[in-house]
Amino acid sequence: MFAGQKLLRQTITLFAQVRMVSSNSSGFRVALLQLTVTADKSTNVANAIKRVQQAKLNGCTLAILPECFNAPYNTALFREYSEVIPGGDTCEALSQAAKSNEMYIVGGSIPEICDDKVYNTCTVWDPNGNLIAKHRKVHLFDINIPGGVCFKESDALAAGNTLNTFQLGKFKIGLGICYDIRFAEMAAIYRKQGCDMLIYPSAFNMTTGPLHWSLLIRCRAVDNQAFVAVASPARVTDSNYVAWGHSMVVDPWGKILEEASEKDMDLYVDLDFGDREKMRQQIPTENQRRTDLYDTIDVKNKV
Ligand SMILES: NC(=O)CC(=O)C(=O)O
Repeated sequence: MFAGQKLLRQTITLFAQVRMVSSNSSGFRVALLQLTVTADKSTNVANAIKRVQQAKLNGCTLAILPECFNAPYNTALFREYSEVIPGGDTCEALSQAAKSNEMYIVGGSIPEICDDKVYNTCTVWDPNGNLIAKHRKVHLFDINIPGGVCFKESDALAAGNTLNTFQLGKFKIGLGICYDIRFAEMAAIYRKQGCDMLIYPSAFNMTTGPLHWSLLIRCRAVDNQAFVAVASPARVTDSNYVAWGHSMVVDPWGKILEEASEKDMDLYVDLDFGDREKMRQQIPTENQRRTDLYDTIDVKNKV
């Protein structure tokens, strides 16, 4: 075979693979990987890659990892565990895993170092192993409950300054990280930008988890008539920051499609976006805003 023919065949094969996972149908299967995060970065990354492979074997197109999946969620340790994006070891492993499994990966979040500042950053990889989106946590998580959870991300991290989306086939997906979910305006902007789904790698705790976790996830789904997927680390009771677990996928009606327990486990969930369109027609809130009575978000200035 001539070199030119070989190249053409490789290009066609590659195109077919990407089309297959991008899918033209009304949905895809998503995996939420609720991993146990340890103090050992290479163990965490190796575990994540193994779980991505399992998700592939279970027919998933997209795998979502939790917030801070490669390092303990600890303000004192972010800088020590940080790496450059792209190019660091974690990104290399995620890129390879996306390529070898021909999957999209929302790489939870990792501590990122850039110009001596540290960010809490989510990366998104396409089935060719390309970095197609990057979201730096926009709202930093500060909580001070006397005698309870005290955590101040704003002392250790710099905040991101952009909202970020990516395209999975014909579906548009908006990105946030954990605390970002509390800010309804951000999700509303994504809705106005045409997002069908919102994804938040997260790590709520034993105070906010029981009261706010499913409430916020379901609210963002109903407010925006969009699917919402939120992946948490598994609960480790003797760690510095005890994660709530309960990774979850909610549909545009606010119905919980699947919810994990607090344990180390994965969810595989089929999403049918045809239902989202039906719901948007049945309850047309988007066209019924009373802009004569209240201000709405000026999306043009925020994109
Ligand atoms: N981890 C977070 O950013 C947020 C959180 O735990 C909460 O809002 O509760």
